[in-house]
Amino acid sequence: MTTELRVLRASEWDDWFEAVELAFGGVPESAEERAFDRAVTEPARSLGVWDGQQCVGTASAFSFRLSVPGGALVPAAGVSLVSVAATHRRRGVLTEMMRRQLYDVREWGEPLALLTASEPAIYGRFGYGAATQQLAAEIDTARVRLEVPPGTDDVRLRSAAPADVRDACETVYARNVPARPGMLARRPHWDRMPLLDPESDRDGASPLRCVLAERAGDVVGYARFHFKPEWKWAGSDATVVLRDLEALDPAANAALWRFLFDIDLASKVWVRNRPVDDAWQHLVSDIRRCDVRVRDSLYVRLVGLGAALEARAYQAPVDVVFEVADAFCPWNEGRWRLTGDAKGGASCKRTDEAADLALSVRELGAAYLGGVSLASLAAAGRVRELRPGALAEASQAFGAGVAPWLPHGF
Ligand SMILES: CC(=O)SCCNC(=O)CCNC(=O)[C@H](O)C(C)(C)COP(=O)(O)OP(=O)(O)OC[C@H]1O[C@@H](n2cnc3c(N)ncnc32)[C@H](O)[C@@H]1OP(=O)(O)O
Repeated sequence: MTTELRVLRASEWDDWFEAVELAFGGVPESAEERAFDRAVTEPARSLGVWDGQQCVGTASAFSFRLSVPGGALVPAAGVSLVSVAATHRRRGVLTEMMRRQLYDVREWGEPLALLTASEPAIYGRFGYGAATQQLAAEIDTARVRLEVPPGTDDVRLRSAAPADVRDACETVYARNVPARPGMLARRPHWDRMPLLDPESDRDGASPLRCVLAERAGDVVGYARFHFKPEWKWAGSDATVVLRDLEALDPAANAALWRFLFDIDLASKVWVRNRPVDDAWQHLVSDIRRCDVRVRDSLYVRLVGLGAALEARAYQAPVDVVFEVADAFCPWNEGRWRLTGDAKGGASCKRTDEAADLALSVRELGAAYLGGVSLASLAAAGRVRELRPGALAEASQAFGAGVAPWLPHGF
């Protein structure tokens, strides 16, 4: 097999995107989604593998900025639209693209690469660690009550067409980004994504609806959701399907959840992607009847290890030397001394000093946003403590105080 890997030319986008669709099963995207994907593709940051005229491999890297512990927004390559044609699978095409892409990301000076995986087994070998989780729940609102905090009744709710209030919602979203690691600052075109609403994805539910939370005329939160009717002999058993919700304070948050719980004719709220520490869990009378589940979400890869570790803040003083294995990005291999604390920033430089902790770059990616503790990775045998006390020190420092969370796929 002779194939050529090259940077995507804008004129090749249709063939390239068709290869993506085929690898994902061949069901064409809606016109709305296709137009969005075309708008957000950055050809100069996308790769295609060609076998003659046929595109057999694809990979893209959106230019994102990721919120990290401490609130900094760090340049990151959002790896997506990765595919290899079924006719060319398991011959190393993905591996070739992943290697080239990580070299490119390094050239671009971006310390991080990020992705959400179609299957968790794929990306660990390339140094990506599962750094965030997403919470799903099916809440039995016929039986579960909400206990709301003072001030909730002062919040006014207003229904609006999602497109009409997009800018107000984006303002709320932008204010929340630095407060939660794992969120992405919006880039041009990406504010369209939360409003994508192809009928083919609704499974019988309503078009997207939006409710704003307001106080003294200011928008302090929003929820976007679908209503999925279901009529049974005994009456309605409809579901409210929450798409996204952001609030600037506890009362606004509670007012929005109370609204979702109280919609007439519905007896369930279905939640697919929320932070694992989401506050609604502390408002409900019966968490067991909320059927909470979690799964992996954002995978993080340190591409520029020193710059990545310097970009975040640390919850407690830390001074440790890591012995890092990174077969895929050899420039990260070796010993690094990390010093930092919550206030003064951090330094992460190469060193010859004795190592305190040994691990691979994948574990550093998993721990980077504070959602996975180094101690739990050590318990699994994936981090080795070489100096007594170093593990507890580093594990505490790497915490974030808030669960990292990616609000939407890419
Ligand atoms: C960020 C994103 O875009 S996620 C979307 C990923 N794309 C998809 O899921 C679409 C459907 N699948 C595909 O397109 C392809 O099968 C891919 C991209 C997952 C894999 O491409 P390939 O070219 O077959 O991978 P490649 O041959 O380089 O495999 C490298 C290694 O990963 C392993 N591997 C590849 N895919 C998988 C998988 N789905 N599950 C487990 N292991 C896998 C291979 O076995 C191989 O292991 P080895 O080195 O020990 O032999």
